[in-house]
Amino acid sequence: MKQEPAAQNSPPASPTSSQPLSEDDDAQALWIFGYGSLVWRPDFAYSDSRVGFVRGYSRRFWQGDTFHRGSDKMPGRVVTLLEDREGCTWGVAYQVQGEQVNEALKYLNVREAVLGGYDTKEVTFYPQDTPDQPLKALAYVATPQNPGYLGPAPEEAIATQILACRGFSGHNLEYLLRLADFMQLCGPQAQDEHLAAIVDAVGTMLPCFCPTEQALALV
Ligand SMILES: N[C@@H](CCC(=O)N[C@@H](CS)C(=O)NCC(=O)O)C(=O)O
Repeated sequence: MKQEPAAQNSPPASPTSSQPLSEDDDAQALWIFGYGSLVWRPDFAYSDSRVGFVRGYSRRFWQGDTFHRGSDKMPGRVVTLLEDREGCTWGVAYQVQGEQVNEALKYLNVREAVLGGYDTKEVTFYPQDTPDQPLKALAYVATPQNPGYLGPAPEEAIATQILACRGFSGHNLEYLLRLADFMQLCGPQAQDEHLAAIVDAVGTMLPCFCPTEQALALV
């Protein structure tokens, strides 16, 4: 896998990273770990960000989504974290400080919890550049107890569902490909076999599913 220059590994520029912060902003500081749509569309103001990983979890397209990338009739599939002692999931941690903390939590509560069925969980995040200096971070995880949870399915079936679904945030295929693109930028040390198998299955099915120009119009 092509190693991108470090500069290209950085996630989207913070919309307000130059925002002056008061001296007590350190007192209120929080890291938020994103491993799905949050890696390319955080949509909240943050002060810093790091590419890195969490250990003990694997990412799985096992959460149904009837708002952002699907509908009630055709729920899409988005990712959650599965506890897995051998697992490692790459993503982006965003630091929010001062007023950013409440603003981010209020926004994510609606986007992730109310609309997405996710709960919050504390995880240990290892920055790619300083894995010996791990950070405590908040992650949004969809557990099997939430009503939208779909659970495991063959990667080919997940690919078929992703190809067929779209919601208010766009096509489910865009969600898959943007996440795959992020993982490509993380470099050869970042592997996600589940994600790669779904992307491969989509690539096999896409020509049969619709002609190229229609496929490009999906994303
Ligand atoms: N919690 C994960 C997954 C988040 C996620 O993908 N949530 C969906 C809610 S169902 C979302 O926000 N989708 C917005 C989009 O698809 O653009 C993360 O940290 O990235």
